[in-house]
Amino acid sequence: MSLVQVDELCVTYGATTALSRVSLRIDPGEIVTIVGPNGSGKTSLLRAIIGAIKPFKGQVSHAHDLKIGYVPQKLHIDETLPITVSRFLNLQGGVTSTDISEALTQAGVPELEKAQLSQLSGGQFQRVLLARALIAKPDLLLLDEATQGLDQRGSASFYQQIETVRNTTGCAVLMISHELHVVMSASDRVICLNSHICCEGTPAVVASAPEYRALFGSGTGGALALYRHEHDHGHDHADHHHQHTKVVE
Ligand SMILES: Nc1ncnc2c1ncn2[C@@H]1O[C@H](COP(=O)(O)OP(=O)(O)OP(=O)(O)O)[C@@H](O)[C@H]1O
Repeated sequence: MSLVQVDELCVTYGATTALSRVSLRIDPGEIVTIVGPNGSGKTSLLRAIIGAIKPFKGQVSHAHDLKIGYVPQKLHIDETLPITVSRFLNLQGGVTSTDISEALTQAGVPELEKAQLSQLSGGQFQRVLLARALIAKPDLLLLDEATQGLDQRGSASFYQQIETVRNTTGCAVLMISHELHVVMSASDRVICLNSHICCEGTPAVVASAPEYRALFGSGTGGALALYRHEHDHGHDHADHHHQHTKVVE
């Protein structure tokens, strides 16, 4: 049974067609990445999946009692507001301190519980947002360009953490990224979107597909090279390898 099934989805804004006949499914425990140029409908797809926008045509169905955790691109907080990470994670109330430390551990930052939110680095802050999404123990984690503003090492290490989260909690992950070369080693499946689905498959298949290359240019050869490089060396020291791997983009 799929967690999410999207059938022939069309989304329009006035005369603009954002999504045209998009069909896909997300199964339990898989990591699916959506890549696509600006304006290709990636955010519209996520918003249709969480029910924030109504399809013009087609439909989105969820598994019964599906719990979704959402990690936004960014969250603007008032820097002058003195608030600790654990208080931030319990803003809505009803969250136990065990829930908080478990979520922070899953997000890879158990030491940040008492830290001031305004003093976190970009990468630490994104992990706190990840912890916030994990508190409800979601079946599906949605990430919308969650590493914007991080450098390539920061993004790579964040996506590695996502893979760890999937491995420890068993949740499925659907994420949007511009950076196929960074996310691909953490993805089981990649869907390339340009209003419609251009191509999909394993990261290696998508990176070498002519449809993908037509959208992202010939520099994507570097994506494939990096993907192979990482897989040759396993995931344990990906940070280290990212430092030494030249990405041709
Ligand atoms: N609220 C809206 N009103 C009108 N048009 C919209 C609205 N939201 C999105 N669009 C249009 O729909 C198309 C798809 O936008 P969407 O934000 O889904 O793409 P995206 O792939 O997420 O883009 P980006 O990578 O730039 O974030 C674009 O042409 C955009 O201008």
